Amino acid sequence: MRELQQQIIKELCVKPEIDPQTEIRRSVDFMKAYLKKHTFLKSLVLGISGGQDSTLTGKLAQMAISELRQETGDNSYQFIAVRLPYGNQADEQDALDAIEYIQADKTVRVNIKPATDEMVASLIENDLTISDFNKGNIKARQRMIAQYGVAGASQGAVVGTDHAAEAITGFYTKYGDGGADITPIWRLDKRQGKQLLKILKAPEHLYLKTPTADLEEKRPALADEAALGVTYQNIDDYLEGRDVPTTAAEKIENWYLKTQHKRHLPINVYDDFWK
Ligand SMILES: NC(=O)c1ccc[n+]([C@@H]2O[C@H](COP(=O)([O-])OP(=O)(O)OC[C@H]3O[C@@H](n4cnc5c(N)ncnc54)[C@H](O)[C@@H]3O)[C@@H](O)[C@H]2O)c1
Ligand SMILES: Nc1ncnc2c1ncn2[C@@H]1O[C@H](COP(=O)(O)O)[C@@H](O)[C@H]1O
Ligand SMILES: O=P(O)(O)OP(=O)(O)O
Ligand SMILES: [Mg+2]
Repeated sequence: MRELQQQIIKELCVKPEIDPQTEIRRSVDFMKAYLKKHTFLKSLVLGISGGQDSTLTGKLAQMAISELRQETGDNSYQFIAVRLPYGNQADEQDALDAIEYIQADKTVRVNIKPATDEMVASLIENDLTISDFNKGNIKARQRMIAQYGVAGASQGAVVGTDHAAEAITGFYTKYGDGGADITPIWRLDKRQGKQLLKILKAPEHLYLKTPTADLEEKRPALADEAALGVTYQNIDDYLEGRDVPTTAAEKIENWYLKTQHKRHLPINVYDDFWK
C-alpha cells in the first residue's frame, strides 16, 4: 500500500470491509447518545436533495429520533427534513421520494434562490466578478444558513452528510455542506453507504443515480466523478486499502493535499499541519 494511502485510511477511519447492520446501529446509537447527553437538543435537521448521501443520513437520523421518542416517552424529539431548491429543482421528485422513504416527522421547504441572487448582486455591485462556480458555493452556503435557521428555531442540531469518499477529496463547500454539527456517516465510503441503503430497503433509484452536487448553472447535474476526474470506484478502492492505477492514486492524493485546510478548524499560529 502507498504510504500516504495508509495515513489517510487511518485519519478517516475507513474499514476495508463492513457489516452494514453493525454500521447502521453504530450511526443511529451515536446520534441517540449525542442527543441524550445534550438535553437541550430536541431535533435533527438535514437538507434532503434526493441523492444517496442525504437519503441514507436522513433515514438513520429518523431512526434515531423514532427510537429516542419510544425509549424516553419524550414526543418533542423530531427529525426535520429540509428541502432547499434553488428555484426549480430538476430532480425534485427524487427529493420527495427520499422524504417519503425516510418518513420524516416534518418537512420544511426553503427556496434558496432569492437569498443567493441577492448576495451575488450585492457582490457584483463592488466590481467583483462572481463566477458560476463561485455562485455554486454561495448556494451551498445559503443551504447551510437555512438549516441553521431551522435548527435555531427547533432546538436542533444540523446533520452533515460528509463521508470518507468526499472527505478525502475535500469535495464539499467549506462552511456550506461542510458546515454541520454532527456527521453520522463520516468513516463510510460511497459503496459502503450503498450497502447500508440496500439493507434499509431504500428505493434503488435514489442510490443508483449519478452523484452530483448540482451547483453549477452552466454544467447542470455535473457528475462528481467528472468534476473530480476520478471515479468513486477508484476512491473507494483506495480508501479500502486496495491497489488502484497510479494515475488515479495520484489524483486522489493531489485532491487530499490541496484540501487539507478544509479538514481543520480555522488555522491559528500553533497549527503546523500545513507546513
Ligand atoms: N458533491 C459534493 O458534495 C459537493 C458539494 C459542494 C461543492 N462541491 C464541490 O466542491 C468544490 C468546492 O469548491 P472549492 O473547494 O473551490 O470551494 P470552497 O469554498 O469549498 O473552498 C475554497 C475556499 O477555501 C479557502 N481556501 C482555499 N485554499 C485554502 C488554504 N490553502 N488554506 C486556507 N483556506 C483556503 C478560500 O476561502 C477559498 O475561497 C467544488 O468542486 C464543488 O462543485 C461538491
Ligand atoms: N437541493 C438540495 N436540497 C436539499 N439539500 C441539499 C440540496 N443539495 C444539496 N443538499 C444538501 O447538501 C448535501 C451535499 O450535497 P452533495 O450532492 O454531496 O453536494 C446533501 O447531502 C444535502 O444534505
Ligand atoms: O449528498 P447527496 O444526498 O446529494 O448525495 P450525492 O452526493 O450522491 O449527490
Ligand atoms: Mg447531491
